[in-house]
Amino acid sequence: MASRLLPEMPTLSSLLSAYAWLSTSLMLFRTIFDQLLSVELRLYVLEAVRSYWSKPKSPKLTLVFDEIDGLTSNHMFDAAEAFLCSRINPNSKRLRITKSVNENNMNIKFAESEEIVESFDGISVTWRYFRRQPKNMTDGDDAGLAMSSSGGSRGYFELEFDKTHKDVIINSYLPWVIKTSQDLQNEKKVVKLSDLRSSYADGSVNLDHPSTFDTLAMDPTVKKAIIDDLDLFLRRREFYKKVGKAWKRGYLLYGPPGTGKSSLIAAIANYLKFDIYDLKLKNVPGDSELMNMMLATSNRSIIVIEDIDCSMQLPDSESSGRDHDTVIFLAMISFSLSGLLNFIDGLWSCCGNERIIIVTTNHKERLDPALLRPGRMDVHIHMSYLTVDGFRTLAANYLNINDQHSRFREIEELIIKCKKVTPAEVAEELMKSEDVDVVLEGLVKFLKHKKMDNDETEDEFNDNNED
Ligand SMILES: Nc1ncnc2c1ncn2[C@@H]1O[C@H](COP(=O)(O)OP(=O)(O)OP(=O)(O)O)[C@@H](O)[C@H]1O
Repeated sequence: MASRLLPEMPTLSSLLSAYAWLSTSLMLFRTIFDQLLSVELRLYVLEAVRSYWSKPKSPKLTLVFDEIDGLTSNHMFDAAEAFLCSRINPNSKRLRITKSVNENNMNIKFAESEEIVESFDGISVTWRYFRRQPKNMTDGDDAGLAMSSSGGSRGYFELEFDKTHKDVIINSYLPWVIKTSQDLQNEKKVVKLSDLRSSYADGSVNLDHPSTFDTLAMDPTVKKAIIDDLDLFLRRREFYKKVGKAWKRGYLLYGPPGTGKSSLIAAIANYLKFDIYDLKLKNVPGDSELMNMMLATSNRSIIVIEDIDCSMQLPDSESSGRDHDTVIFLAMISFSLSGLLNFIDGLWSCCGNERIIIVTTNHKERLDPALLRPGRMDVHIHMSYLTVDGFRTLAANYLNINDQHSRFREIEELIIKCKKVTPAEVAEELMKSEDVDVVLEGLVKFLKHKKMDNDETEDEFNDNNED
């Protein structure tokens, strides 16, 4: 029983016969090597074998990414940290957990004595994380300025790979690490809303507007065209450079109140993860102040001028007969249309990249054509009254009804007959109860009333015109 558990041992005779076979083979190889190869060739082979063994095997190169570079943080360290968060091995034994007050979620990070090995284009690279006391701390000196909160020690990453791949790692792998980290940070980014009312962005709050392209009730083809246009804009950094244009795009959103202009702005910001700067022209004392505000905004942002026709008295394109009050008002403000246009597409517009300017109005016809031309407002989007498709989107969002309901046909007919019912009005009705049948009953009543009101207004309008 015990002997069955022991591994089989080679016998003495089998060992002797293996030895005899090996020495015979070596002698045969030596004879062939000596007799068949010329002296030069033998020397060459011997030299090649010697240099192969004497050469150090694939020397390694280690790149170090310090958390702090001088007195500032090292962007490469941040990029590596964000990148490695996405590479954390499920078998890791130690992880760091961080969270700042403003963050909603915890960050799970790579900890000391952990190692991540990954392959890039067939090249194996190893990442390690360490911490060290800064020199001036160990010397008993004052800790200096840019110190991390963990008792003064600073982190750093090491990246190790075969030295022969140095160029690929520096020219391809590291740029890819930076790009991947930017994409990851972008996904987690919380969109901010700032009120631009002085030379500096005056504090900001998180934009918690839940509007997305999925929740927007609007014509699906228009929606798709907007998304495609935004995607194209983002992809075209090199194109804008090549044609010598500032990398920015202007959108004009026009339509009646309550058709979703503000919701569309929030949806665009949430889609692009761009911060929003709300520019209230009424609060801008003059052109130079406007330029200062512009300088305070960051790249990858949306500058919004809502209700531009109410914000400032733009010179009316058909205003030969401008009234006395308007003339006085125009004389009083130093802020001018040319200032605004310079801000949108003049030299000042180039002091930032990846900018979107969105202007909204309820009355497109009141705006000066100079403001509307391509290059200033590149895309004009009409936010229309509610359509049947739009109602389906609202019903799915508010009531969780994704297919047919017995009342839909009646409601859709009423929406078509009403002509002028806004998504905001219907959204309001859909929130009135948790009971779907009660809500739809109420909506039918509301639409019937609305239709009667609209018909009466139309009749009055026709009567007045006939008179
Ligand atoms: N197209 C839409 N899709 C989904 N919800 C909408 C839409 N339009 C309006 N709403 C709802 O109505 C509310 C008001 O709409 P919103 O402020 O976006 O309209 P607006 O066109 O900007 O109005 P205003 O011109 O008065 O500023 C939104 O919070 C949203 O709930």
